[in-house]
Amino acid sequence: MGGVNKPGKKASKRTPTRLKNKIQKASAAKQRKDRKAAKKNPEWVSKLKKDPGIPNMFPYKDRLLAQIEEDRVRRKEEQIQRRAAVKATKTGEVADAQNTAENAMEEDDDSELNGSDDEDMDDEADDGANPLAALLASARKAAEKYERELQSGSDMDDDDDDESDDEEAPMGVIEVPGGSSSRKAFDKVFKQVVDQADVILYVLDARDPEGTRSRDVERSVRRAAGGGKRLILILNKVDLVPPPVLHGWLAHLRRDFPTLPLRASNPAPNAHTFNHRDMTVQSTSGALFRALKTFAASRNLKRAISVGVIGYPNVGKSSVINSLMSRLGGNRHQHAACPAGAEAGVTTSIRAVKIDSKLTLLDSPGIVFPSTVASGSNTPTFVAKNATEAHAHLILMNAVPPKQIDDPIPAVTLLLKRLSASPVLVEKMMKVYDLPPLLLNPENGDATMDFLVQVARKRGRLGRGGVPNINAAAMTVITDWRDGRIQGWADAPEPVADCDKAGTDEKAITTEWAKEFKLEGLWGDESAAAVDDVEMQ
Ligand SMILES: Nc1nc2c(ncn2[C@@H]2O[C@H](COP(=O)(O)OP(=O)(O)OP(=O)(O)O)[C@@H](O)[C@H]2O)c(=O)[nH]1
Repeated sequence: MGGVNKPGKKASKRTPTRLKNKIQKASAAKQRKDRKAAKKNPEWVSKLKKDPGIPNMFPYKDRLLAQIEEDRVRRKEEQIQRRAAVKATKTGEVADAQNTAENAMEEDDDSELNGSDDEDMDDEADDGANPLAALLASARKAAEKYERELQSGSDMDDDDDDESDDEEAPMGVIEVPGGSSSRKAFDKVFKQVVDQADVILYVLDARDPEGTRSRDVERSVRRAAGGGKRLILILNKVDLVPPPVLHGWLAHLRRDFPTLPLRASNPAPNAHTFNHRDMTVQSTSGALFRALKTFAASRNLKRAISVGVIGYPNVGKSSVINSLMSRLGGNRHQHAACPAGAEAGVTTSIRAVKIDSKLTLLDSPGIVFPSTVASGSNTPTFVAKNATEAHAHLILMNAVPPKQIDDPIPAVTLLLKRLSASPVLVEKMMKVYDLPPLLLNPENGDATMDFLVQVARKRGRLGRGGVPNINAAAMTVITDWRDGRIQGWADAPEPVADCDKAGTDEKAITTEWAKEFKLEGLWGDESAAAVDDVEMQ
């Protein structure tokens, strides 16, 4: 190459040794580099099972997995039937369709065992060689057991000795985030709070009071201790709903139980709040505190009255306790207040705090878990169509800690679906992200991806090369929903329509109990009538 040929002599076609060595060296270096990259590259992991996104804390994860698996098998069978039908139509051998389907199924099984099907990793191989088959079998068993328990309604009450006591088993339909052990722990705290308390504050989220309420819980409290316990509904986070909505709910709930509006804590930064005249954290918690003191004084017992707080995850139970404790003045700092947090599942154990000789506060709230299961005795406001929607519902109820949300997208779909019932709320949500109007399809929520791509761009949730990170955008939306930056609420049922539904029992309860707490004249009616509908932010 670089040599100088003698005049008249042809240049050699032989590759010079120097170039040969250079090529060999480059090739070896490339191979080394590829080997190194292959070691680092986790592509081989992608053959592993994709987690369907159900948190370990979720109750009956097994049951959901079994449902998912059933869906998968059904879908696969349908696909095979379809393929067979197409094949049969093409060849005109309709009679052979069945055989073709069977063959296709066998082929499919083979390909899965060979690892050629990424999506469906586990197959219910009869040979037992596949460990996932055993897992599925156990999931099915667990699901069947759950169904049986559901029928008998005995699963929440069985942590102690009274399994046979049907009266005391109202919680059979309540689903609890957490495996069976954590569920038992939560149930135990809940039961302790109800057992020990004379007065139970049942905290509801003002944005969706019926959605965060369980009639079974109310019945069980009313029945407990021969009807000697008192239950007050606390309508918390009133700052997140407009005054007319609050007014409607107060009127509605008071048909069943005495109800007090509350702002237990200040809103999260940038939350959209409404100005309810005189309803500050200080004043509302002061009213509640005075009501409890009045009740304690009226009972004139030798012992102190115990006050317990119960409610769904994230409705503000710990904040209610903290707001009451903050009234202890000097004593407050002697007690580490209840941990409160935007994430669900912050509270786990029980503690009693003496406020004075007449009043004790149980500072560990009892968590009531939302149900997505339709049942005779408990009528949830939302019945999920499938496991994905059930999980999405729990996410929107803030019952799933963010770290355990594997797939936030269905929750955004559900949120858009719900908000789409009110064009005003959709418009407000679009303003939060400064997005142009979005065409929502209330039927299938197929605007989700469009919406999330836009949110990702606006909020800088972008991956490599500026690709919108849809999951991160969805988590942003869920957090904004939880913290009240996205507005949304349920309206109270029309007063005229079910005005007479409250039985005489309920009316008597509300009147009598309200007297004991001297609730007449406290907020609600007058202030709600006089509130100015001014949005603060
Ligand atoms: N805007 C507003 N936010 C509130 C109010 N009360 C509580 N919050 C917020 O709601 C979130 C949940 O409050 P917590 O008191 O931890 O709720 P919890 O029911 O004890 O939650 P768990 O322990 O998960 O069951 C927190 O971010 C609070 O700041 C309120 O009156 N208004």
